[in-house]
Amino acid sequence: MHKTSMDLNMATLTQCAPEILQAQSVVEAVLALGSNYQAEKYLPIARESLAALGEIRLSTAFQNPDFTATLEQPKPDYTNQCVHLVLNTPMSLQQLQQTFKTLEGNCNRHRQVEPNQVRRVTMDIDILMIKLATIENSLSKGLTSKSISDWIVMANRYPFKAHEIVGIEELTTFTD
Ligand SMILES: Nc1ncnc2c1ncn2[C@@H]1O[C@H](COP(=O)(O)OP(=O)(O)OP(=O)(O)O)[C@@H](O)[C@H]1O
Ligand SMILES: Nc1nc2c(c(=O)[nH]1)N=C(CO)CN2
Repeated sequence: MHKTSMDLNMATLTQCAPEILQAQSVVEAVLALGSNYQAEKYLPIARESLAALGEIRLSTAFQNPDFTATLEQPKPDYTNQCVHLVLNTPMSLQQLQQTFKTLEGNCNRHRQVEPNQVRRVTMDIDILMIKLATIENSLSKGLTSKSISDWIVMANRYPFKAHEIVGIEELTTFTD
């Protein structure tokens, strides 16, 4: 059995606000998919669209209670799945966010809801962590082993939710 790792070292994780990363070139991302409406239909559509952008690896999809549900306001369960995406073509974080918004739209997601109405989320794609392209300069060219940029955690998604941690851990180490 061979163990491979996604190269995630919790000790070296850097947190960063997405606003200041908008123009940065992203090469890899860990995503959290969530659906509380017809997940069996929309998760495969989202996975297929993501696979067209690059190489993907998937965590197990789990059904979880909505973490915003209360006894007074019950809400439908979510099905969640994490995805490790290595992009075929690097793109800016801004482009990536726009791309995922379009994919959510392709999954028939509508954002307008009546007040107090429980949201039907056909597909939510959240970026949990990204890896940036390393810029080769005269200093890095001289290095024998090129340093690979570490994972950057989206500060607005941190701390991760329990279901996200399960997915990330599954993607971090896997056997083949
Ligand atoms: N880490 C991130 N992942 C995905 N989108 C992000 C992230 N950080 C900022 N954004 C921006 O936030 C917006 C997400 O809007 P969206 O309507 O999906 O929010 P929401 O679904 O209501 O929030 P949540 O996903 O927290 O429930 C997008 O415009 C996107 O550009
Ligand atoms: N279990 C779970 N609960 C949620 C989720 C989600 O993805 N999973 N997403 C929400 C809004 O985006 C609200 N609540």
